[in-house]
Amino acid sequence: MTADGAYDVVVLGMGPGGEGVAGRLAEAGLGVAAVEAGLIGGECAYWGCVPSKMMVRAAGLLAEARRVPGVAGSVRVTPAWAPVIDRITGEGTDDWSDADKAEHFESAGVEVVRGRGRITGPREVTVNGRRLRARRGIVVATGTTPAVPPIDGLEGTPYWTNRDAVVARRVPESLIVLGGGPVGCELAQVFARFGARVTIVEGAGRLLPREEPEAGALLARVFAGERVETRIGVAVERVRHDGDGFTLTLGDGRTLRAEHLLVATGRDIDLAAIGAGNAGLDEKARFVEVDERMRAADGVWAVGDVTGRGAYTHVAVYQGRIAARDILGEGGPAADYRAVPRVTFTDPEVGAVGLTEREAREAGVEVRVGFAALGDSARGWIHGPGHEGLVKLVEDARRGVLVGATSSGPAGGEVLGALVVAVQNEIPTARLRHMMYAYPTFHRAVEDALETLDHRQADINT
Ligand SMILES: Cc1cc2nc3c(=O)[nH]c(=O)nc-3n(C[C@H](O)[C@H](O)[C@H](O)COP(=O)(O)OP(=O)(O)OC[C@H]3O[C@@H](n4cnc5c(N)ncnc54)[C@H](O)[C@@H]3O)c2cc1C
Ligand SMILES: NC(=O)c1ccc[n+]([C@@H]2O[C@H](COP(=O)([O-])OP(=O)(O)OC[C@H]3O[C@@H](n4cnc5c(N)ncnc54)[C@H](O)[C@@H]3O)[C@@H](O)[C@H]2O)c1
Repeated sequence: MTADGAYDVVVLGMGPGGEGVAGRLAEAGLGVAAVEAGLIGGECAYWGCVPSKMMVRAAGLLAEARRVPGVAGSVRVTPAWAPVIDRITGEGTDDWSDADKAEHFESAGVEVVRGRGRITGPREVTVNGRRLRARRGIVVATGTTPAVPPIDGLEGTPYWTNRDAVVARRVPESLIVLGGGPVGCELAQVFARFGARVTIVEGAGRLLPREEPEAGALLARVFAGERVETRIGVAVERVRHDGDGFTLTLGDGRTLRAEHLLVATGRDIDLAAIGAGNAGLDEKARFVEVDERMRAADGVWAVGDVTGRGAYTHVAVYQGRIAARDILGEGGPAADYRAVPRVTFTDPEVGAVGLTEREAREAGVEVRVGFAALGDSARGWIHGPGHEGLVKLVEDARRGVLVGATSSGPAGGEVLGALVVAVQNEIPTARLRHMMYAYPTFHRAVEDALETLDHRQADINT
């Protein structure tokens, strides 16, 4: 706190976005109050990335063990859920305690204020009746909450969101997953690999509808092989819960029944609840609109999911660094979203960067696509079971640079790294062609896909 009883900056919300800003500003000597209603670390650390990826890792080990027959002998696989939850509870989340993080921030000079904050005026946040004034301004980093669709009968039933799924003490016998986005796909595969009978119901025309159609089709194929049922392009009209389980009535008149229902249909942001209007922001907007320095209004910056520029931890952290630099008057590069990477941690992983083919066409780009199936590559063939995957490249043919790419496979997220560098730095595809790709890696499929750039015209309606 400064001498006049005010802070320099009040950070509202301490997920990955808020944490980064608060830490950097305190390190630079500013007086920072960090307001957190839940746990420092936010959704990612306690109910999102970290626990879900621990589940994914465990499920992946089971899947690999099941691939041993025919390749390396035999193993007996007996899944057990207890070690997964024990690891999440202990190593993963410290039993959902952020005491260490709070201590870390306090010792770095940040004042941690517990409670739900509300913006009550320009440069003012009120928490439990206490008014915190911010001389330079407020950083809004309040993230999202699970979106629950208004389906007849759903409200009031004991459905799960991601928050319940990552604390489940046992694997249900059967599970319906509503929503085939990243949360739905990752968790559906996890629970199926641990023995649940899983059905995904996705309203749009394919799984992962924001990604390339080939990626969604690939996942649907792999899921079918793992006995994960997918109902695509179908609406849910009614939900009933009778004590033993859920019954869903679908738009086509069929019914589905399962012990549990996981709602994974996206995320909500409630700007009115944080008093955004009192800082000059539009409370009815879907997101907080920010410029390339994360400025939202006079004395207001926003970072992370709340800005709607990609609900990923790395986006929140990236924006947090830019906001901190701006507040400190340090300048530096502005935000650039041409190469936002995203990875869905299914098996195969689905990594993607930049524009999809359809997005590029809609943006008026003269598109050429390149494509390679991982199974056809030397490494895919050597790898054997579990080699499903693909590389798809989207080239701006006029400029001869990639504007988007998808890499799916056992290491799809890792292979993506090279493609992110290419898209971000507009490396000419001619140069990408004239370089070496180690044999026999999965990333050699990028070279194969580059070779098809001239020849293949994908059907954008696939
Ligand atoms: C199941 C799941 C898996 C995910 N996996 C990945 C992944 O693998 N990789 C990836 O990059 N992203 C992943 N994400 C997305 C990632 O979790 C988010 O993008 C990230 O947490 C956003 O950070 P944030 O700081 O914007 O918000 P959050 O993490 O949501 O943090 C916001 C914080 O603000 C606090 N808050 C809200 N309102 C107030 C208030 N009024 N007063 C005080 N505090 C308040 C909240 O309590 C919370 O702690 C996943 C998400 C989910 C749900
Ligand atoms: N690996 C990762 O980086 C990772 C993992 C999980 C989540 N996330 C982030 O978290 C955010 C939330 O993930 P998500 O999967 O919940 O949201 P999402 O918006 O990406 O996907 C939700 C899905 O639910 C479908 N849907 C919506 N309403 C429906 C309904 N009534 N019936 C059937 N289907 C319906 C949508 O068509 C969509 O496919 C995402 O934006 C993602 O960026 C990232």
